[in-house]
Amino acid sequence: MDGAKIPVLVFSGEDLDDRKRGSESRKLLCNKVREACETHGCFLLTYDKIPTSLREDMLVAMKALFDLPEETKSKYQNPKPYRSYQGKCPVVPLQESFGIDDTPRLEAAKKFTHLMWPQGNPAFCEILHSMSSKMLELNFTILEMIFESFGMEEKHYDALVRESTSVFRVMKYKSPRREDENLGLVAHTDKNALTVLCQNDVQGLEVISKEGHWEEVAVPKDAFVVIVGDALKAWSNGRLVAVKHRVVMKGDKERYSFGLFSVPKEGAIIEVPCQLVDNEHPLLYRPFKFADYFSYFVSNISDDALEIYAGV
Ligand SMILES: O=C(O)CCC(=O)C(=O)O
Ligand SMILES: [Fe+2]
Repeated sequence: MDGAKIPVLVFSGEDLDDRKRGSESRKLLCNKVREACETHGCFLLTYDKIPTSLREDMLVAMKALFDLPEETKSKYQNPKPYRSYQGKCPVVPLQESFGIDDTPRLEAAKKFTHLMWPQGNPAFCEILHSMSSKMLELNFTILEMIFESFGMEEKHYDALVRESTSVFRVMKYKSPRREDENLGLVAHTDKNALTVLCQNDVQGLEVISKEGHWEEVAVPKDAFVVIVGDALKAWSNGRLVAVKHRVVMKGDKERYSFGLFSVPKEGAIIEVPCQLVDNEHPLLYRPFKFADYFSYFVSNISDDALEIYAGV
């Protein structure tokens, strides 16, 4: 199997300075982001505003979370899909995960921490809150760069940025006992707008190429992986690719990853801006409520859910 040629972009604090909006270097960077999302549906990113020490703290904190007794972890139940604690799921037996809503809001981070550590664990709460806040900010920054590159005015930011909330997912993958049981996470596209992921030094992420081959993504140490989801693909009239990805485990080390998913809020409508429709790009998706699409997906899990639900 070949490694994927996923672009590696570098954001320095300076490029992101608001005063740089409209500058040539900022335009170039926004175009690189858009091109990566058009060609690959994902990119790798080094970003100096999230300290390496915080990433390391997060990985240590997650290990402590997954080391809690099964009965404590199972207390985290959330009626929304893909949130509750999942372990020993027959479809993904190597994976354990939590999906926590709105952790950049301190109260939400506190509530989750209290459920897991009723005696208190302020250090965990602080790391969870701080990391997810920084990753949400990065997520929105990337979305804004994409809009800027398409020449969109700010009003188009509504459904994907202003009316957006977030889910922070933390994941642990066991090493496989047998080579034919090495699937860590089944192939899928993310349904939300944009995902920013981070992992320990155990590789395993794979993306599908345009030709339909699975390719390993070699994530450099300290890099983030940015993935386009269905909501952003639909908004862009199909110009950005919601890349299919999966996790395949090898070797004898455990893999830990965490991701910040920006999710359009209940009621937010995804609508293709008229600037993205022309003769070469006929309208592909009708306006739809993101929450309705998500419910549709959950009850009719299919690779073509977006096309079936919102395709014109
Ligand atoms: O663990 C990873 O690197 C990928 C996780 C993922 O794709 C997801 O949670 O949607
Ligand atoms: Fe994913």
